[in-house]
Amino acid sequence: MWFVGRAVVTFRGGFASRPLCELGKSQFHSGKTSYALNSANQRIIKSNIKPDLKPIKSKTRRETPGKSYSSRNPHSPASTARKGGIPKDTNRGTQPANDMAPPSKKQKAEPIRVEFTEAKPGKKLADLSTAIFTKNPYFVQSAPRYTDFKIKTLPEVAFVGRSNVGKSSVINALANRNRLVKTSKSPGHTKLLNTFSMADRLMLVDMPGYGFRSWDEWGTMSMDYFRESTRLRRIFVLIEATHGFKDKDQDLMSLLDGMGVSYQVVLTKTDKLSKTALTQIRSDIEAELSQNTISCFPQVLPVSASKKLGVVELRCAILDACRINSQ
Ligand SMILES: Nc1nc2c(ncn2[C@@H]2O[C@H](COP(=O)(O)OP(=O)(O)OP(=O)(O)O)[C@@H](O)[C@H]2O)c(=O)[nH]1
Ligand SMILES: [Mg+2]
Repeated sequence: MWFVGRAVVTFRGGFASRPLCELGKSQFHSGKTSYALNSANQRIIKSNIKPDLKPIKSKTRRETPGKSYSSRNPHSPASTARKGGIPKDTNRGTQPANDMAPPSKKQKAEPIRVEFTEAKPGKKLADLSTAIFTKNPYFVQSAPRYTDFKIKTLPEVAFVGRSNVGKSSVINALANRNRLVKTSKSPGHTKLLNTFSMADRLMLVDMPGYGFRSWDEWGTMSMDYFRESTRLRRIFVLIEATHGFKDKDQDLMSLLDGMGVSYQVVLTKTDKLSKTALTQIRSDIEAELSQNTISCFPQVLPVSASKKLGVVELRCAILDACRINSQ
C-alpha cells in the first residue's frame, strides 16, 4: 500500500507487497515522505499519436478502496454534483473493494472514459478574467518552499512542466505584461517558487522546470506543496505542443493521480503548429488522457504566449479553479 496524505492507494500486480526501495526508477524523498512510481507495472498502449509524441504509458486501472477523493478532484462525485452532472462512476473510490459485487465480463471490458470538452467561456466571465488578471498583477516573492509564502489568504494555482516549456511566458501572457516574469531561452531559468498576485484575488505560482535540475531536487521542492497545501486549487501541467508528453510529464501525472490532486494540461507554443496539426495532436492527447489519468481536468487548453492565443480561456479556467465568478 502507498500512503499518500489521507489517501490509501493499493496497486494491483504485486506492487503492494514490494518494499519502497525496490520500486521503479521514479522515486524521491521529501522530508519524511517517500514518493515512488510503479513504472515497472506500466505498459505502453498502442495509439495513433504522431511519431514525435510519446503516448502516455497506460497505468493499470487502480481500485481505490477507501480512497478519499480530494475535493479538488474534478471527477469526484462531489465535484461532479457541484457542476450539476451525475457522476458516471460513483462507486469509484467510495466503497471498499470487498463490498463490491464482482464486475461482469461486460463491465470489465469497458474502459473508464472522460469526455473532454471545448473551453468556451461566456463574455461576462471573459471580461471578469481580463479585469482580474490585467488590472494589478504584481510579483510577491521567490520562495524555496510553499510554507515560506508571505500571502496565505488567496487561492493559488501552480504552473509546472519541463524546463523551457513556457511557464513564465504563459504567466506574462495571462497578466498581459512583457516582463512581469523573467523568461529565458536557456532552460532552468526559474529556480524557486515565484508567486504573483492577480489583483489580490488569486496567486499564480511559477515553478522551476523539471528535466534541468534533478528529479529528486525538483520533487523535494514541489511534492509537499502539491500534497499538503490547502490553498492550491489546481495544477496546470504545461506540455510543449510540438514535443508532446515526455517521461517526466507522465511520472508527474501519475503522482498527481495517486494523490488525487486536480490538474489540467495546457499545450504551449501552439503557434509553432498548423491549425490542422494542432487539432490532431490535441485530440490524440485528449484520448490518451481520458483513458489513462484519474485527476486530470477534462479540458486541454492550447495556448500561445507569443501570439496571445488561448489566453482568455486559460484565465477563465483559473477563475473556475479558484471559484471566482464575480467582481
Ligand atoms: N514560439 C513560441 N515561443 C515561446 C512561447 N512561449 C515561450 N516561448 C519561448 O520559450 C523559451 C522559454 O520560455 P520560458 O517562459 O522562460 O520557459 P519556462 O518554462 O519558464 O523555463 P524555465 O524557467 O527554464 O523552466 C523562451 O525563449 C520563450 O521566448 C510561445 O508561445 N511561442
Ligand atoms: Mg521560467
